[in-house]
Amino acid sequence: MPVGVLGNPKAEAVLDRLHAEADRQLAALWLHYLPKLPGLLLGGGIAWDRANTDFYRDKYIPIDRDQGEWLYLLARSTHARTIVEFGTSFGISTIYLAAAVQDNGGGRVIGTEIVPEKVVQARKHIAQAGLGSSVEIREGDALVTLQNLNPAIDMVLMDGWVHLALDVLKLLDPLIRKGGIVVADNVGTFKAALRPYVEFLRDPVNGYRSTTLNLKGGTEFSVKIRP
Ligand SMILES: C[S@@+](CC[C@H](N)C(=O)[O-])C[C@H]1O[C@@H](n2cnc3c(N)ncnc32)[C@H](O)[C@@H]1O
Repeated sequence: MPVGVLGNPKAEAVLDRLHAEADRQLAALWLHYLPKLPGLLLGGGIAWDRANTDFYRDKYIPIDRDQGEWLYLLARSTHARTIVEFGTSFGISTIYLAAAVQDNGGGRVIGTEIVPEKVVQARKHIAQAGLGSSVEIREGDALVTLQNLNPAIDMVLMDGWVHLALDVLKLLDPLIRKGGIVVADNVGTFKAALRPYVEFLRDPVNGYRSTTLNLKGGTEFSVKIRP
């Protein structure tokens, strides 16, 4: 009998439901992005527009299933026990990461989300997946909520508003262990807004090696190579 990548039917059932709910929002997202499509097709990506924040308040905008399964396997292969997530939304990515932490023998995913209603829903979904004891969701602005973390961070998922990615990385950088991993979603879609983030990771003085993977059109995968 085949099993899912997570080998966790309870978590996978919740993920199936949440991904389906997210998929139902795709038409609204496409309509929203339609005027920005020429920039995307010309390779420049979609410009980040802070005024859009209200539109996204009830939107899942999650990582894709293949990204989630890859993140789960990545966390398993590196025995990640401490994972930090910028941008929890309704908890989809958190569930993939927490399943890995639990299967690695225990630890913690520290997620952060600025929209209070999303925090309530994310906690509910994570509990339904049976992963509540491996997750702490911090409500508020990541630049504040992620200030008092302890080293060493094994893995980071950057999936909050893109114009903050570099600031969040600089906040977490001193706590990320040598060999630690940083993954950022959307570097293809929001190319210009994430350029400073990618440039920071590609500059050898900052101590990372980094490449863009063709997952969801551009997922930045970075490894810290110095303590
Ligand atoms: C793309 S969604 C995250 C999707 C989630 N990682 C998943 O795969 O299900 C980005 C989320 O980041 C949150 N966010 C944006 N700015 C934030 C900030 N400064 N601090 C914390 N969360 C923030 C948004 O409210 C939104 O829910």
